[in-house]
Amino acid sequence: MNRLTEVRTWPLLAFALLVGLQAAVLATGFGGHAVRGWMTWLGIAALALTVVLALVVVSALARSHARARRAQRTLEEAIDALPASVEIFDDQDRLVAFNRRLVEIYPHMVRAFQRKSTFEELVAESLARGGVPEARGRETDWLEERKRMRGKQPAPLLQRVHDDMWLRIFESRTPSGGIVGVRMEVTDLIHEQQRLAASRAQLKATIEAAGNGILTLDSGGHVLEANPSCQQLFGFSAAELQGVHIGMLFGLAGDPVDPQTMLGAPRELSARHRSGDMLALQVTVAEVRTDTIHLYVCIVSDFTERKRQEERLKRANELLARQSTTDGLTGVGNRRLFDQLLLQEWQRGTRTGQHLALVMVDIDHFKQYNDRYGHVTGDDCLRRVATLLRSCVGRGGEAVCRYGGEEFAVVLVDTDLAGAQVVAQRCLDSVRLAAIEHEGSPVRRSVSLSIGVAACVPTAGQDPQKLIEVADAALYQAKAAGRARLICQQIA
Ligand SMILES: Nc1nc2c(ncn2[C@@H]2O[C@H](COP(=O)(O)OP(=O)(O)OP(=O)(O)O)[C@@H](O)[C@H]2O)c(=O)[nH]1
Repeated sequence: MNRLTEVRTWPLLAFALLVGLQAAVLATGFGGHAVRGWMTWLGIAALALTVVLALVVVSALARSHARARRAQRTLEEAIDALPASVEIFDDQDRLVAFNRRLVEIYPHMVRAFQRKSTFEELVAESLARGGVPEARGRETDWLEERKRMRGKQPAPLLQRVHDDMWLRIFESRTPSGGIVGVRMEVTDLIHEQQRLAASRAQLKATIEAAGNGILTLDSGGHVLEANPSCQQLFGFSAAELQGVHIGMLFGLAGDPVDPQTMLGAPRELSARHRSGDMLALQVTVAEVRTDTIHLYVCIVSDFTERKRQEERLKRANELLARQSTTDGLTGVGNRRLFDQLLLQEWQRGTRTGQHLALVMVDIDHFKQYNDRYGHVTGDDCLRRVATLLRSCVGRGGEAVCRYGGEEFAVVLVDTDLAGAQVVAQRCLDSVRLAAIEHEGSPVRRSVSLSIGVAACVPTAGQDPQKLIEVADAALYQAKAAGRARLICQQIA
């Protein structure tokens, strides 16, 4: 800190000596010889006393001034040690004191500081050296504006100097009309703010460009912000979405939607577009919690189209699977389904110990039928018989399959021979009652069936083929016995 004043003690000492001397002269100038003698001694004593007193006073003053100088030096050192610069201008706006930090900030200005230049002179010199980047190219206007606002700024000034140093400048008026300025370097803070602003801008750009919808929710689940993808997804503008509770967007199932309970793994939720169209969405919620902030970020992926395609594909696959196991002419199961069904139920029977029965059905004299009515009517007859058989078999008739030509097979699960016989008889009766004309049949004038029935409890060592063989043999016997009948055969 540069010195403001210097205490001088020699005038006091001179004054004391003069007073003593005058007293002596006065004492010798008045009175008689004797008096003069006494007065001379008295004057000399007074002078001595004055000198002693003066010395005491001067010494006390010197000590006091020494203390004051020490205090001032301590103060100056403390101000010099401050991390901020301090500058003191008098009422003429001349720089009368400053600390070391000011010189460190403006090393090239040290001579101007020592000259006790005015604020205007100092700023003009700094501008001339290009020390204030924001003023470059408009130095005069900038200086005028700076002078106009000198000491009147409602808030501290933020100023960039030397291209990469940022200062926060505080200016206050003193009661005597001067100005005290304090400059704090805030370069690190500004750089941090700039980094923060850059990363915020980057995040904002990412969110805005994201293909997924991104919603920011407050701690209560109300929308704070929605990105453009969200607007496209729901058909509502960001302003319309603002403040809306998340439950209004996703709560279609009627369940209360709370972001806290949605944290973690993605969830599949339904929603409705503004147009009323249903949306299939995958929603992931993450929580942001600091000392002062509590919000949720909600990422929404639209898989409505994918789900539609999946459903179309599923239906197509189901159709394909049905077609691959369905007889194209009659609509009942085909031979492949029969083989699968028999094996599957056989294996299940080996585990459960339940009976499994097989009913083999053959239309009598179907060759004659074709010969008489033609193949198209023959096909029609096959369809009618298949429909009648299905109606006779419980459980939706899924177990009726076309075994080949005019032959059908019915797999009856958990059914013993007696139960299978009931079903077989129902088939015979059903076709008889349908009275499908068959003029060429030697049996009767309508279509009839021959049926062979076999049943057993499947065992692991046996082959389901055995059941087919026995049922087929029974069918053969029924044919041999005159047709239009059923024969049952239990397998041991
Ligand atoms: N219309 C039509 N006829 C078929 C079809 N599949 C097989 N057939 C006919 O069914 C007839 C079966 O004749 P056969 O095996 O001799 O038996 P059947 O005449 O019924 O005599 P039995 O079985 O001994 O009573 C053949 O004439 C085949 O052409 C079909 O899909 N449509």
